[in-house]
Amino acid sequence: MRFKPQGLPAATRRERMTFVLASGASLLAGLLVLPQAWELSQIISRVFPREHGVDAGASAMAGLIAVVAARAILLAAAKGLSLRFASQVKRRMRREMLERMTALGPVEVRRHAAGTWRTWLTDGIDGMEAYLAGYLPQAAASAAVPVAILGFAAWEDRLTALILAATVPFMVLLLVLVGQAAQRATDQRFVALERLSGHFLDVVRGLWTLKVFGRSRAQADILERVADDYRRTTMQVLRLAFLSSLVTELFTMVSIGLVAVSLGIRLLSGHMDFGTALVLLLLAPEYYLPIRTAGAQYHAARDGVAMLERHREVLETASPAVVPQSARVVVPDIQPSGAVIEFRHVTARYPGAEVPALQDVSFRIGPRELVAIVGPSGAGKSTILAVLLGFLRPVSGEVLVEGVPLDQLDLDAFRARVGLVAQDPAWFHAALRDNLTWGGACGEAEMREALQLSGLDSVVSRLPAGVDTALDGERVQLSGGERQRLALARMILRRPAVALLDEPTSSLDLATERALEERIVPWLRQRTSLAVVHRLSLALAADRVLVLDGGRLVEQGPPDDLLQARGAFHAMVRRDHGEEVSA
Ligand SMILES: Nc1ncnc2c1ncn2[C@@H]1O[C@H](COP(=O)(O)OP(=O)(O)OP(=O)(O)O)[C@@H](O)[C@H]1O
Repeated sequence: MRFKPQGLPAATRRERMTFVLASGASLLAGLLVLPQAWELSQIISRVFPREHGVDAGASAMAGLIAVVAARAILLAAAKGLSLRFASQVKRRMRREMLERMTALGPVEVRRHAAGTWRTWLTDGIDGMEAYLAGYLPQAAASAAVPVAILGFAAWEDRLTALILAATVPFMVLLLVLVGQAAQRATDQRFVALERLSGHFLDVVRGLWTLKVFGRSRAQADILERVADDYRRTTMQVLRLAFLSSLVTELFTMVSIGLVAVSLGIRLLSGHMDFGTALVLLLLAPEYYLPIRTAGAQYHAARDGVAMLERHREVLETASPAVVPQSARVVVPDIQPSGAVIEFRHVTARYPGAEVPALQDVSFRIGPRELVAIVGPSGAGKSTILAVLLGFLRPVSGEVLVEGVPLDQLDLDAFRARVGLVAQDPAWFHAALRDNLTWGGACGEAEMREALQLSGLDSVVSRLPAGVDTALDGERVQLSGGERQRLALARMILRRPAVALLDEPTSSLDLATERALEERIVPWLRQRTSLAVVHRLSLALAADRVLVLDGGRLVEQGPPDDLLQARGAFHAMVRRDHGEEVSA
């Protein structure tokens, strides 16, 4: 069997303590089966031969009641403690996985489907209950009780001990064979569950695209196939579970039958007394019980082991994000007017990617400076933001904020001074106000200014309860452009020293975009602002432009200088304006 207490996922002292108590209670309850069988056999052997009379069994009866009561208490305690142990471990595992997810950052987390994370953090960890509360705390009892019974049998009657000892290896062998097949099947089932959850969430999210591209039927077919995989593997696991139950039940019956026949023959021939025969017969089923229980729990417990492996893998995944190099990190002294940010020969590669997304990129931005990053799709523009936020660690070169390398910087303190408008801004099923302030306090004048600057005011005026309208996804849904304005307003309310924008106006019509830029550019110029843009009007209004191509910085300078130089930027502007004219 694979599950041994050394695979114990207990990490804290409290968990170990609960586990030891649970195992101890279940071991004691298991061992008490010996006195229980003894007292019972005493009662029966004294009461039935009439010559002893009923009274002769009274003390044995009191003993039996005491033992049964003690066993019941111990079993209840073992159950309670085991459940407590399971909930302690599950709670810690969930916390560790969530903390690790945060430490790994968005670059690594996106390598798995969102649904897969959901499965791990909910059903996966919950599914460990059978392993943590059922399997592990009973492991000690499962090993010790048969040994104790075997020892007792050897003391009382060698032949019974021999039968008991000889049958177990066959039973264990059969269980191991079935168990190995079950291990494969349960692992496949766990992978099928991960795929099913991942796919399902992807389909829900991508329903629009799938419908328009006529792929919804095809995706439904894929989902059906994945669901069918899950059903098939589950049935396989269940078949194996039934098979192993059948094997153990049959084997137990035959073995107990053997013991009974050998005892009966000797009892009849007068070679054994009734009491000894009875106690051995009572103990025989208890001898096989832990092995049968272990076999029955194996399949449920295997899911727990699969989850334990995922948990370990996640905790051991090397983070692509910046990891602080020493315990003492520097809290940056960032003024409201911005920070000096410097990229020195930065080369960065995504995990698993062969080509670097950024190659030897160097630039410097200061306070009260608006810098635009332009370049073709896939040039590495968003990667600059990911590197600056510490989500992707450069393979060479360094990034400095106020002269401090990122890996020596208190990243949380730095990020607290950063405002971000992401490509696909996040929003939550909550009131618009909470989506803007994250539940924090905010004055009405401040709110009005942010709404006006971002252009969200025209949206808010149409909402039934204004800024207090709930974005519930049913009655009120924001369009892509409205979500971008929400993200802008959220950033403005944060009053960041460093503003990072990733295509902040890509979903807006040209007139709204121009009007917004006129309002927002002066605000951006009051701090350090770095804006990734596709449409070039914001780049033309910026102090400087960085032109990226294929991960390399091919040009940088004030837009007018770049236009005069007639290089890559000039070509882009010409193309852009041509498109506008023809549009
Ligand atoms: N998480 C990721 N894992 C692996 N490769 C990635 C990841 N994100 C981006 N890339 C790759 O890195 C390169 C640069 O991507 P990036 O998102 O920085 O481009 P971009 O210039 O912002 O593009 P766009 O204008 O289309 O948003 C691309 O080749 C892209 O395929």
